[in-house]
Order: sequence, then C-alpha cells, then structure tokens
Amino acid sequence: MSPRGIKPAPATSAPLEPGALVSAATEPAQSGDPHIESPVAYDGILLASFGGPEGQDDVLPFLRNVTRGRGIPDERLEEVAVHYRHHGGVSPINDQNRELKMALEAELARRGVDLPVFWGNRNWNPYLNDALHEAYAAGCTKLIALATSAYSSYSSCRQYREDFADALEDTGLQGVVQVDKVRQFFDHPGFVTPFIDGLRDDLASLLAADETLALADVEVLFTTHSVPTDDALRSGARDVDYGEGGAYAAQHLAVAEVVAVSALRSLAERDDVVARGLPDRLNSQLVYQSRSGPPTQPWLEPDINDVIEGLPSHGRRAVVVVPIGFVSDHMEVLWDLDNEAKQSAAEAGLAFRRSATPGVHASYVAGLVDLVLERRDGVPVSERPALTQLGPWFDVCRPGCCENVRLGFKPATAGLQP
Ligand SMILES: CC1=C(CCC(=O)O)c2cc3nc(cc4[nH]c(cc5[nH]c(cc1n2)c(C)c5CCC(=O)O)c(CCC(=O)O)c4C)C(CCC(=O)O)=C3C
Ligand SMILES: [Fe+2]
Repeated sequence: MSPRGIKPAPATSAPLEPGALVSAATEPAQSGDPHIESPVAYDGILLASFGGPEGQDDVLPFLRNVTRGRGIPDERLEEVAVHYRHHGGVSPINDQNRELKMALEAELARRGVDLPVFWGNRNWNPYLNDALHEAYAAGCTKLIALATSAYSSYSSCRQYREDFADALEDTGLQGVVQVDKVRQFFDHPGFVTPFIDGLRDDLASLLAADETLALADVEVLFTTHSVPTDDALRSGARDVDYGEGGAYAAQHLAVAEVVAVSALRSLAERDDVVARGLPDRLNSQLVYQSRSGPPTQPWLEPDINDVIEGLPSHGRRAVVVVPIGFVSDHMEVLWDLDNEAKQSAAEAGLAFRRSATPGVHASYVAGLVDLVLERRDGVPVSERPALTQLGPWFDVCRPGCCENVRLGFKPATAGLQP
C-alpha cells in the first residue's frame, strides 16, 4: 500500500501557538519547536520497550517493577500474574523485541545506514540503564529512541521519556548522552499498513469460510489498551482540546477510519468479494481492553467483551478484532484477545478472526527506520508521511504532554518542561 495523503503540517485539529512551526532548530530536543527540521548527528538507536518476565521466578519481581511506587500488595499482583503463570512465566514480548532488533539491523544494513541499535526495557532485563551503558561504551552519545508504542498517553509516551531521564541520572550519563525520541507513529504508513493488510485478509477469509456470510454481517472491532480517563484527557498537548478521550482516543479513531476505508477499498478489487455484496462502509467501532485499576476509577470504555456479547442482537454473525493499539503479539494480545475475546465470540455464536499486529512486518520495520532517518536528516514536516489529519506528530513533546496527575511531575527527556 502506498502512503496516501502526504500533507503539510500543521494538523488542523492540533493548533499550535502562533509561530511554533517556524523552525530554527539548532538545539534538538530542547528546542521550542514541535518539529526538528534540521539534521542531527545521531550515532545510535535506542530501542525502548516494556519488558516482560522470562520464567516463573521473574513474574513477581517484574510486576513489582511495573507497579513500583503504587504499593500494590503481592496477592493482588498474583491475580495479574495468572496470565504469565499460564504461559510458563514467560512473556513473548522479549523475543519479539530480539526479533525486531535483528530486523532493524538488517534493514539499516540494507540501506547502508551505519547506526548501532541498543535495546533496553522499562521493566525488565535488559534495562534502559544497561542499554545506556552499552551505548556509551560503544562511543555513542546522541541517541534517537524508538519506543514500541505508537500513540500518545502516559503509558505509551511520557512514561518512556521519564524513564529515559531516570536512566540517564542512574547511570551518571545525564549531560553526557542525549536521548531524543521519534514522533508517535500511530499514523505512519509503516505502522498502519500491516493492519490494513490484516483486516483485508481476515474479512476475505471469513467470507471464504462461510458462503452464506456477507460483509454486512461482520463487525470490525478496533481494539486498544484502556487507560484511566484522566490519563486519556491529558494525552497530547496541554491546552489543546482533542475531545472526549483526549489525543489517545482521537488518534485511535483516526487510524481506525483509515484502516477500515483502506481495507474495504482493497476488497473492492476482488471479484469474489464484490459478488457477495459490497457495503458503503464496514460496520466498525473502537473498543477497549485490558483495564486494570480499582473499579471506582473511570477508564476508557466500552470493553471489548461487553461489545462482542451484544453483537448478535445487532444482527452480526462474525467479528474481526483488529489490535490497532499494539505493535506485537504480547501478553495483552495473547491473553485478552486470543483467549478472552475469542471465548466471548464463541459464547455469542460469532465467527472470530484476530488480525495480525505489525510484529516484524517489512513495512513496519522500514517505517521505523524512516522515522529515525527523518530526524537524522531533518526532513521537512511537509515531506513526512502521515495518514491522518492529526499527524505528523511532534518530535518534541509539548509542555504537559501526557502528564499523569496521580503520580505528579517527573523530569522527562525529548520534550519541553514542565
Ligand atoms: C496504553 C498501554 C499499553 C500499550 C502501549 C504499549 O504497548 O506500550 C500498555 C502495554 C503493555 N502493558 C503491559 C503489561 C502491564 N501493564 C500494566 C498496567 C497498565 N498498563 C497500562 C497501559 C498500557 N499498557 C495502564 C494504564 C496500566 C495501569 C497502571 C496504572 O494503574 O497506572 C501491568 C500491571 C498490572 C495491571 O495493572 O494489570 C502490566 C503487567 C505490557 C507487557 C505485556 C507482556 O508482558 O507481553 C505491555 C506491552
Ligand atoms: Fe500495560
């Protein structure tokens, strides 16, 4: 799929202060400019991820890391641990990142780009501290980070930036090593294309498996991680109203629309599909999964399982779940979708497909390299690919971006303070 709609910034729905786009960037991440349009001599890539346990003995220490500072008792953590216990205490996420690192290295080599990749996690081995030590030992002091998280929210944006600042302090490398971060890439064609391909293939496969089924009988559920509504409202930039659910929801809704329209357009080229009747639009909606936190705390809704349960009363006979919030098949996908959502669909008598995540899809890997090079080379904003009106997102996070009021202010790299 070729990138459609490469268009000039600024985004209509994310107004900036007057003059904010006039870029005279000499100072990368400390600049007041949201986009850096002059080259920066990065000498390494920091692949930053969540991390996960790799055996039963790792599970509790890992969960204590994830929830540190929030005083959650071990017996409550054991409830969450069930998902990991069931899979031998092993999260698939680390192997997925090992594969991604190798795929990035291969793509960089193919393009003749001489940038080493250092991998570090927020919550498990290898930690961000390890990656920074490794980078510094290799002589690298200007790092551009790729976090395995595409959207704007505390968990998917700011928490990474805070943890970079923390790791720089821990390692004594503050002021020695610079850590910038590529823009949130929710609407980058490299990230979106695998979902379009996946939805197209899953719809075609549902039709092939049941000759009485039409596209009008199918509901497409675009799913992402629920977050506290407080966090969602503060996602993006302070002083910009992105509507209910903040930038987090707005970005997902915009991506869902692109994926639905593009998959349908691509199915319209297939005679076997057209013969079964082509609707003007797919039936689709955005749903949320994997909520945690106390029941009294509002999180984004509706929950995917509640929605699946109600689908038969709307005449649906099949469901395709498209995990647009996730970059790979980690535990949230394996447990909450391939296990729970699939079960909900079976109970509702619905045929079920779960679309692929980007993983190491060639377009995703190439897109991540493009994101690094657009910063290294200072590609003008008008030439950066973005499939929604919200992007291309900021290189330098705006003041207050994705802040967390419960945890309070913490220093962060790659953005403007506070
Ligand atoms: C938006 C978002 C993403 C998507 C972006 C991205 O992909 O990064 C994500 C990813 C992930 N979340 C993961 C695991 C966990 N997340 C937790 C807790 C939480 N996540 C949240 C949000 C998100 N999380 C939130 C708001 C909380 C509550 C914390 C609070 O109350 O402030 C907890 C604690 C226990 C619990 O609360 O359930 C665990 C164990 C794993 C690893 C999976 C594996 O091992 O394969 C991954 C990739
Ligand atoms: Fe999470």
